[in-house]
Amino acid sequence: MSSENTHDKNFVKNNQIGVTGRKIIYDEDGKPCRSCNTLLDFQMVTGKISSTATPGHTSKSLAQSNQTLLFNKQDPPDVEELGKSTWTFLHSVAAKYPQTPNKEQQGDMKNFINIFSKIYPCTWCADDFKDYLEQNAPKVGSRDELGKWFCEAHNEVNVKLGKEKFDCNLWKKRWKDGWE
Ligand SMILES: Cc1cc2nc3c(=O)[nH]c(=O)nc-3n(C[C@H](O)[C@H](O)[C@H](O)COP(=O)(O)OP(=O)(O)OC[C@H]3O[C@@H](n4cnc5c(N)ncnc54)[C@H](O)[C@@H]3O)c2cc1C
Repeated sequence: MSSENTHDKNFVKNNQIGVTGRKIIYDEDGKPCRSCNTLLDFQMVTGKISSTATPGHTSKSLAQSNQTLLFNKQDPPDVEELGKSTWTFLHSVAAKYPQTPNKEQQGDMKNFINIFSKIYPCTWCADDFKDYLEQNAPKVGSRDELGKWFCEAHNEVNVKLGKEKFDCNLWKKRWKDGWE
């Protein structure tokens, strides 16, 4: 099977095209990449939906015109929308972090978390997160360590907001592998 290297970690195989018209991207382990493909394309390539089941609303031109309308009407994010999007990003970063990161990758991740704590747009959330960092240095020695560290940081906020704690043994199912 031929593969084309599009990025050091991601690949397309035989220029396979998904139902949305985009190329299917694979991880280095040969599995379809969840965070690189749309949900529809991911479902198609993992056999959850047929490759011929192209819903009308996924056609490129309609999607583009809907997007234009949405762009015009969307408001800036509030603390909740910003938070949800940011946690999605942070947990997804952990899901793609190397299983055995080298020193440079570990240093980059520590720097990223440190800078993130200074620029997070909800300033009072950022202040609390900085305090959390001082008491709980980021664990960057492996993907699982980092994933659990972000999970615990997220739980700290959940508790502060009176929400349930997430079981951090399940972080990889939620943010990388899925539940099946
Ligand atoms: C660094 C940071 C600090 C924040 N501080 C504050 C704050 O001080 N005050 C405030 O009001 N809001 C804060 N927020 C926002 C807040 O955490 C939520 O994102 C927001 O309230 C929306 O909550 P939600 O119920 O939609 O789900 P979220 O808490 O955003 O979670 C999204 C999804 O993540 C999963 N999840 C939940 N907990 C965990 C976990 N521990 N590990 C892995 N996955 C999990 C669940 O599937 C959940 O549906 C902060 C956000 C960030 C990123």
